[in-house]
Formats: sequence, C-alpha cells, structure tokens
Amino acid sequence: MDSGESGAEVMLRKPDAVRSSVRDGYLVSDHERAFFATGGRRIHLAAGEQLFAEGDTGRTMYVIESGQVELVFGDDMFCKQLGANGFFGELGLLIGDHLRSASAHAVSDCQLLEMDHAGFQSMLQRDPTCVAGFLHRAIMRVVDNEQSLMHSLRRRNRDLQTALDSLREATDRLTRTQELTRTDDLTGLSNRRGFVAMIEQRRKLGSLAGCGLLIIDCDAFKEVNDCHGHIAGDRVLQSVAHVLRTVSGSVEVTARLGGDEFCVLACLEDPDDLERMAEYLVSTASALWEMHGEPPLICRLSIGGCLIDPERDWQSWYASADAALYRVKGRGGNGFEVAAMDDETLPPGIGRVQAEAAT
Ligand SMILES: Nc1nc2c(ncn2[C@@H]2O[C@H](COP(=O)(O)OP(=O)(O)OP(=O)(O)O)[C@@H](O)[C@H]2O)c(=O)[nH]1
Repeated sequence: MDSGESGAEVMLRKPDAVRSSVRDGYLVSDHERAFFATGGRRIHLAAGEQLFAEGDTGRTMYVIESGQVELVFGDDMFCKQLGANGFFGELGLLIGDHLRSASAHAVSDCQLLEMDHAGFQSMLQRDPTCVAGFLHRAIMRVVDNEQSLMHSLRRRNRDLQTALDSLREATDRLTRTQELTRTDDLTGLSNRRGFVAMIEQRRKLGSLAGCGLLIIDCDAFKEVNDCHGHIAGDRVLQSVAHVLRTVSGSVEVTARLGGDEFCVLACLEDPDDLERMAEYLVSTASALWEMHGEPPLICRLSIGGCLIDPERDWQSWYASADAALYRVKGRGGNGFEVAAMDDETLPPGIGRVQAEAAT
C-alpha cells in the first residue's frame, strides 16, 4: 500500500500538533471500495469545499474514491489528510447522531462515496464477512486514535508541569532576590529599603495608626571598632539586633538603617508603651554591657522616638525621632526620649505624605 497522495493517512503538524503514526491498515481495499459503491451515494466536492464542520451532527460515513480530504481536529491538536481509499465519519454511521470531532473539507477536487444507515444495512445483509472486516479496522482505528490522543495529552500535561515548575522556580528565585535586596547581611534584619517598603505596604493597608517609631543608635560604637577591631564591632551590631528582635513582637518591624543605627516600628495598644519599650531596650543593653568585660559583646544605646501620624511621611517621623535621639546624645547617651506628637522642632520641608519610592 502506498502512502500520502495515493491513499494512506498522513498526520500533518500544526504549530503545537502531535504527530501520530501513519497506518496503512486504515484504508478500505479496492474490493471493499467497490462493495461500498454498491450501497453508497457518489458525491463530488470541489477543492476547498467543506463537507461538515466539527460539532455537526452526523449519520453518514465517507470513502474517498479520488482526491484528498483534510480533517481538522479541534483545539489545534492536529489535522489529518486522507487520500483514495481513505474513510472517515464512521462513528456517525455506527452510533448515529454523532457529533463530528473534526471538520472535513476537500483539499483537491474529490469523489466520495457517502454511506448512510440504510445503505450500510443492505451491505451487511449482502456480505457480512466483508462488513465485519471493515468494522474490525474501523474499531482498531478508533482505539488507536484514542490511545494517541491520550499519549499526546499526557505529553502536553508533562510539558505543562515542567513549564509550571520552572515558573515556580523563577518566582522563588525572584522572591529570594527581592528579600536579599531588602535584608541587612550582617544582622538579618530589614535594611532601610526593606523598612521603607514595609511602611508603604502598611500605609496601603491602613495599619499605621497607633504605631510608634524608635530610632536606636549605639553609644561610642566607634571606640569598639578602634579598640577591638571591626569583627568585634560586627558582633556588637549583631547582639544589638538580637536584643531588638527579642524585644519586638511579630507585628513590629525591626531594621538596621545603616552603620550603628537601628529602628523599630512598634504597634502600640497604649501610647505609653513606646516609652516603656525604649526604656526596656536601653536598660537591657546597659545591663548586658556591664556584665561583659572586654571586648564588649554589646554596647549601650540611645533611643529617640515618636508616635506616628499616618498622614505624615516617613521622613517626617524620622526627623522627629532623630531630633529626640540627638537630645539624648547631648545628655550623654544611654537613655531615651519620645517626642511629642506636635513636635515643633522639625526641620522645614518635612511634612505631609508624598509618594515614597517603595522599592
Ligand atoms: N564593625 C562595623 N562598623 C561599622 C559598620 N558600619 C559602620 N561602622 C562604623 O560605625 C562607626 C559609627 O561611628 P559614629 O557614628 O561616630 O558613632 P559612635 O562612635 O557610636 O558615636 P556616638 O553615636 O556619638 O556615640 C564608624 O566608625 C563606622 O565605621 C559595620 O557594618 N561594622
């Protein structure tokens, strides 16, 4: 039996199509074709003419006497070309009122034999052996088509799974990278960028009301570096971060703003809690500092704070808390001060919320 133009089925690849094997067995023999001619109606299709569309109800099958017919299956899965002695539409004939699973049109001028139920019945009575042979082949083809469809769906599923996995990995990598750009390497706390991003996120959620800000600065930290080296200095910064992390709860945001400066955004049930927190931090650091000898494991802290007015921007709060910190430093450090809400000491130009670059 030949292939392609002279009769065999050929699966044509569409962009994402799956190629099935060419099966010469899915043709009628010349003898069967002549027999079909006795029960069928001869029809002609011009090149390009459609015989039926996918989803149409069909009760007839077709045998090709000459020319080429293309079957186009839905969802862009594949299309199939049939030549002389090819047959199609048999489920319409055998099941009756079957919804066509493909559309059929003539690729070239065609001559077809159209077989309906009555014609098929008469063939069955006249030569049951011949019809049985044909039916056997038709069933084999249905099974084969189902199997190749399942195979292609399984493969598509695997491809989809792989695509999803790599998408998930890329997203994870992106999230990790984003976390890294917002985290301070030395202490594991948020850095300034991460802190500002979190503030903006809370502002959008409307959860800044009732919060307070503490700016925490190490006392005489330069001396630690100068007397005991940078590694000792790093360890001190890590200890300060550890104390801040321990004292703040899960709703507080703790960050290292840079150098020996840290901050805490605290959610307060009572405004006085901000002073209590500042006092606790100062006394804890001081007690630990006194306990340890040389080189120091921690240093004493100075803290400036303010209650947050959500209508104002981060720079405004920072300036207010920093001014309080400055006053603490002026008194020798190792202490705290929380600025009043209506602090008039703010520098000019610091004020209401402006769009802050949350990166
Ligand atoms: N070990 C270490 N030192 C740092 C790091 N970042 C900044 N520093 C040092 O921190 C020191 C901060 O010095 P200052 O701003 O004068 O602070 P200070 O000595 O605590 O002075 P006061 O705040 O007035 O008590 C500088 O010597 C910086 O070099 C860091 O990541 N590791």
